[in-house]
Amino acid sequence: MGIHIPYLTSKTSQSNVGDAVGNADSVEFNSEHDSPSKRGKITLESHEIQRAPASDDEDRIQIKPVNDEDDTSVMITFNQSLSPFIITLTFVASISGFMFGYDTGYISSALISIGTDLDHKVLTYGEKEIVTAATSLGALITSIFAGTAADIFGRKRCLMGSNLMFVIGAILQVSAHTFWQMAVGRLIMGFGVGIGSLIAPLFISEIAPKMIRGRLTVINSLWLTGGQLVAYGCGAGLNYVNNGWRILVGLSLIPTAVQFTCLCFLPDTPRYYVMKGDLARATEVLKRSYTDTSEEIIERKVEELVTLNQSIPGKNVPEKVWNTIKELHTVPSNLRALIIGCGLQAIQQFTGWNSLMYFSGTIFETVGFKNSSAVSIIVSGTNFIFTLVAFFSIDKIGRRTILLIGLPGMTMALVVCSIAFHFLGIKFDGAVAVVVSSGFSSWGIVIIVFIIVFAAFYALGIGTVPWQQSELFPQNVRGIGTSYATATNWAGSLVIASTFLTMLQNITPAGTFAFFAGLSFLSTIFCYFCYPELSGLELEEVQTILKDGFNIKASKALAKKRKQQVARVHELKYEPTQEIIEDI
Ligand SMILES: O[C@H]1[C@H](O)[C@@H](O)[C@H](O)[C@@H](O)[C@H]1O
Repeated sequence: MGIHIPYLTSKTSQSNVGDAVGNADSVEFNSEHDSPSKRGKITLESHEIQRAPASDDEDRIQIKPVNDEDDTSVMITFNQSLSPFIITLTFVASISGFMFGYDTGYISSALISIGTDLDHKVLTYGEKEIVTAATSLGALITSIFAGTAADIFGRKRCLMGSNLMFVIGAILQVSAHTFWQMAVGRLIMGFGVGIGSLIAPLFISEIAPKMIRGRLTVINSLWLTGGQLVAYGCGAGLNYVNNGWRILVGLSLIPTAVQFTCLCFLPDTPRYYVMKGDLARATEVLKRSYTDTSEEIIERKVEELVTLNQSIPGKNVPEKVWNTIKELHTVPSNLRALIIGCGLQAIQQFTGWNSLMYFSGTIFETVGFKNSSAVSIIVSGTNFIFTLVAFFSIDKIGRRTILLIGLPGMTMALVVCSIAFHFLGIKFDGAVAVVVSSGFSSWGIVIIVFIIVFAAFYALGIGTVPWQQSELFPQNVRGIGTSYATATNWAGSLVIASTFLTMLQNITPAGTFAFFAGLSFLSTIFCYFCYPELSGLELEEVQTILKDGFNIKASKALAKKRKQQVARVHELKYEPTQEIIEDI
């Protein structure tokens, strides 16, 4: 008896997502190797398992996919358990998240303890702004090119390149005695941050099993917010140590070195190897990732990736890059992916989180907390804890749902803060905020509580979900698409950081918070109409959803069915691959 590779046959049309989803109602398992009791049909719609005798020509395992391209992915999914190899790859890649958080986080403490260590004088306000913004600027510059670089050189090599920039940047800063050396060090470190912020989530989403892809990508965000928390913690501890800021910067070399060393022994993603035509390595990585899956299924998965890897035409790299950009803008599903990816990153920055973190120090001082580092720890601690909540809910509850819980929550918290600011009364003396009413203020407490509430809703939704951006784009435009989205994030961060104080001065804190509340409200509407539910979908299925609209309803139905399929199979303890192996 020959080996039969289970695969999916479908006549489902890709052109109509509604139909496609409708056709996915029925999931059939038929196999000549099955025992009669196992032959049958699972009807998901009725939530009942129906066992019908198989006819002679129903001689193979079939699972109807949602689109023609998706030949093997459903079957692969059923065998996708989390192997130690995938966990290792995820943790090593997400060290980039830690460095993103640590390097953007330590600067506020460093600027306090730097004193007169640079040029023998206290840094002016403008110089402090330049040192802070240099990292965002550096990140913005490299994020524009990192996606293309990831396709040309590989995800892994790009991460290793970012390690080198972290090292050069950190050494320049640690040894800095002039303002300009410090600023250049921060800029080069920013180059590394930009690359890491794009590549790490891309890497993770390409190696993750789809049912937990969201969760694994959130690990990067957890490391990021954890990195910010550690930076504030170390900053508070080193505040009064002589040259403490140099130690603070020097500490960033440890995670960089760990990541670089680990990457020397780890491979790139199977999708990258397929892009390069190295199918042997792609197969090898998939085998190590899915240890309980048969070789035949792995081979079909590689075939599937090859089919989906329609390479972009072009004689040389610039021509290919140009054609990729064209493809990104002219293919409707890509354009929608771009609108969602860039839209979510812009929302993340323009709803004011980062500036709020900065300003919270002043607010807390008004109610008696004198240590602004401690304040930052409380706020960034909330950010970290609720990223953890997102970790547990992103695949179960779904990305769309947590966004639609988070954004209205943020709107409400910002409205309350705006009202409280109005009654607290803050005036400006130059660039320094002065609270009119001194001493213990109940409005001050309201502001503190609602800043924490804001942080919680932010971290749960918009702080985390935009970094799932890689799943929006098909393989051939994924690098460049995620570049656009990441660059939007850094551009937003730069704009907000450099206009926040001016806003506070010109439209008052109450006005500024009301402005952010208005943007959060508009963002809720954007997400309601434009952000489909993508949890549990294959990376390639996302394009089917975005083909002829944002297809919110169809996406929700498909995500639900994917969950039911997996739940059914788990319930049945039906392991198609295992059976094939037993039958051989
Ligand atoms: O997702 C992260 C996270 O929310 C950080 O706390 C924030 O500082 C970054 O700007 C953002 O990209």
